[in-house]
Amino acid sequence: MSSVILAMDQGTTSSRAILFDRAGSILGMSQQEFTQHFPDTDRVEHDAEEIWESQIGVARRVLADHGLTAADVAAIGITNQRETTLVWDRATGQPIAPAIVWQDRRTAAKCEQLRQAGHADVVQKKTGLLIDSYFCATKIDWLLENVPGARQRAEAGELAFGTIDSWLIWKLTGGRVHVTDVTNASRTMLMNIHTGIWDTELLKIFGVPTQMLPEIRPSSEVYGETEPELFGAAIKIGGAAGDQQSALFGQNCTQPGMAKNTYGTGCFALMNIGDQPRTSTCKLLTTMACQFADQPPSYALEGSIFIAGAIVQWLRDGLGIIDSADEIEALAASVPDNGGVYVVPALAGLGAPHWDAYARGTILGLTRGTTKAHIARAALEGIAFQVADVLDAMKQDADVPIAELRVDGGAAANNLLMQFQADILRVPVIRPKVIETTALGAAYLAGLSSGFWTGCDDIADVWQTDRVFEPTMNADEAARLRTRWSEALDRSRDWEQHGS
Ligand SMILES: Nc1ncnc2c1ncn2[C@@H]1O[C@H](COP(=O)(O)OP(=O)(O)O)[C@@H](O)[C@H]1O
Ligand SMILES: O=P(O)(O)OC[C@H](O)CO
Repeated sequence: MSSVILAMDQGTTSSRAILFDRAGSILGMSQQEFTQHFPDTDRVEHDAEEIWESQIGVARRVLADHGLTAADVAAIGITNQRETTLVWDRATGQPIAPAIVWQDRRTAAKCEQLRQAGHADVVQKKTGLLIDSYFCATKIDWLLENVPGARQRAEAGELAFGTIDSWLIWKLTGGRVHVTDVTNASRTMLMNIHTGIWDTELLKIFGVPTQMLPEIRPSSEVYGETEPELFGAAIKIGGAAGDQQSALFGQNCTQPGMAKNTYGTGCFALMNIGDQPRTSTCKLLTTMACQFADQPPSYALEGSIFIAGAIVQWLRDGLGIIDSADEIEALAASVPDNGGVYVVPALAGLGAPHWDAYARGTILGLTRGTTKAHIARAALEGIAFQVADVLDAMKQDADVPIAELRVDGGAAANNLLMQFQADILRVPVIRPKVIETTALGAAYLAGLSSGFWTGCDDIADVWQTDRVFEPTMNADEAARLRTRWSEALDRSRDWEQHGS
């Protein structure tokens, strides 16, 4: 009998393969970083073949390391960096160009034109998204415009578009299956989130031929089987979801009002809002949550923050005041408070809910008494303040209180950051035992469709608390700090000269 689920977690900087047993515990993990290409200041690209090689490599390695074969794997679940856009030739399987990564801003001017042409409202109503180069639509258009002959070939049905889930499923099935799951489709800016299908009006606005699109499927469903030679025998592919929606599910946030925040390079806060999409009035995104076959869709509000753990990397690599990310906690804890210092981590502008591409990183309140410890502490606080701003917007949009925040991601290991987050949010912050919730979500999706787990009750038992951070700071002090943060944020805004 199969004993494990194999989760493939294809992230922005690395590919990981994680084995989960029936108790939802991690049996083993293999990880490989891959190359980031920055061909220009506003461009970020990945080599799709390198993504594939690294992903299949870690999957094979983790099985071999544990003496397991294909017969031991009940199903594969896929979770992926979202929005990263790839177009390949259906006949040869060759990408026509490098994948354009979600962080790539080459289509910013095109997005500005589309907003000026008055498309913002219809796009937000249909997709829940704000027109931005973050999403796939303008990236596909860019490829069709800039790769010679691509538009004609796409119109002739010779080319396929996919996000990374589609690409991996295509490769795993030897080019037999061209699908995407609904959570990934909801990040393309081409799917109508009310109907769950590609939208003709949007395809026209963005100039994307329907012939190149994958079929949209639920997140938990058997899409097909792997080519036998990849693992020695075929394995079912039992589900896929974008990494943030996968983490929402992995955190068991299955009821409206339940929210999670992932503290990685950036932060992605998502809140389940149930079966009705809501258009945000606070500049949040409305997105699809994981969907099961034969069940109605459910939705989430999302706030994407571009720089979070990355500010810690900058303190390490840019300023050299720490040698490794985990050193920041002890340094920050060596002072009792921020000493009046505020760090606004707007190194790449501000994402939700402020959306200011021209904001820049700012350090305020320096005195002769300021030390690197104050800056370290203020940097961690800057992460938490941004998350609090997003959660305030969520409460307002969804009109429900947030009872607790579930957390994951690399920087969630930082106890000082988690305590400060609870203090300023005024709600408990809960860190689960399995911090790899993104992969766990994908494992759940595949485990449920393949019968490895029988129902959501099984998986509710799997989720367990590691630590709860209760708010302990006095409420007046928390309010005072947030007011000062807002003032610091105002000073960071609109700094970069427009057009530069
Ligand atoms: N103890 C820590 N305190 C604060 N930040 C940390 C800590 N450990 C890791 N980080 C930050 O977390 C990020 C890595 O988290 P991870 O979830 O692996 O990110 P991603 O999936 O975006 O690559 C890095 O930006 C790193 O600086
Ligand atoms: O790969 P990550 O963890 O940085 O996540 C990237 C997000 O999916 C982008 O929307």
